[in-house]
Amino acid sequence: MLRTQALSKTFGAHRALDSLDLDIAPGEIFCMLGANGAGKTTTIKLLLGFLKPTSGQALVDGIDVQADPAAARRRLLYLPEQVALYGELSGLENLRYFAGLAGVPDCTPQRLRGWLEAAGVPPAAVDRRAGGYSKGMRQKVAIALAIARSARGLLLDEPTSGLDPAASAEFHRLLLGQRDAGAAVLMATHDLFRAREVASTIGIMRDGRLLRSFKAQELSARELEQLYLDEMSAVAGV
Ligand SMILES: Nc1ncnc2c1ncn2[C@@H]1O[C@H](COP(=O)(O)OP(=O)(O)OP(=O)(O)O)[C@@H](O)[C@H]1O
Repeated sequence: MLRTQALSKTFGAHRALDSLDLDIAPGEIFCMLGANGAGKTTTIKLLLGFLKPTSGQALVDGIDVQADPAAARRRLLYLPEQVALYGELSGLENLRYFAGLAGVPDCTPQRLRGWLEAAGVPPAAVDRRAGGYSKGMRQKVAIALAIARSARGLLLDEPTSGLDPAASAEFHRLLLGQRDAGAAVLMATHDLFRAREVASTIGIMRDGRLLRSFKAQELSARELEQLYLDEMSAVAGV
C-alpha cells in the first residue's frame, strides 16, 4: 500500500534519503526510528508528493505519487507533529470543514459526532472551540478525519512527542484500531518503547539510509534500545 523503490532525495550536495526501499501492507505499522536528520520526514514528504524525488519512486496504493499526487493524497492521512485546527471553530466544525474538503459524503452532525466519538473525543469537547484543545485532543480530531475518510494509508511524523503518557497510550490504542481496520501506517518516532509495542516492523534510519528493519516482536524493549544505541554510537564513532 505504501511503497518506495530506490527512493532518493538530495538537497544541493546533501543526500537526505539514499535508495530507500519500503513496502508497508494494509494492516501493518512500520515505525521508523533514527536520530534527527536521518531522513524520516523527507520520506513522509516524498510519499505525500510535497517533495520531488531526485531518483526512485514513491507509490501509494500502486499510484506513482509524482505522476498523480492528488490521487495518492486522497488515500492518505498525514498527521504532522502539530495538528493545525481552526481555533475559532469547534472540533465538530473543524471535522466538517476538513471532511468536506476531502469530499467525504453525508457529513451530518450525527455522523460527525460518531467519528469524533470513535476517535475518543469526549462528547463535552465536541462543541468546544478547538483553540482550547490539548495536542492530544487535536490529534484525536485528525484520527476522526482518518476514520471519516477511511484513509488507507497513515503517515505520522512524531505524533506523540510532547504527549503525556496517558494521552500517548490512548493515541497508540487508536492507531491499533486503524491498523485493524486495514490501514497501512508509517510512523516516524523517537519513542522506542511504544514503537516496539505497536509496530509490526521497525526500521532504523541513519544518514538517509535504512540500516536495518526487523519484526518488532523479535526483540525485547531492552534489546531494541541497545541495538538503537549501538547504531547511533557507530555514527559518533564511539
Ligand atoms: N528543504 C530542505 N533543504 C535542505 N536540506 C533539507 C531540507 N529538508 C531536509 N533537509 C535535510 O535533510 C536531512 C534529513 O532531514 P529530515 O527532516 O528528513 O530528518 P528527520 O529524520 O525527519 O529528522 P527529525 O527527527 O529531526 O525530524 C537533514 O540533514 C536535513 O537538514
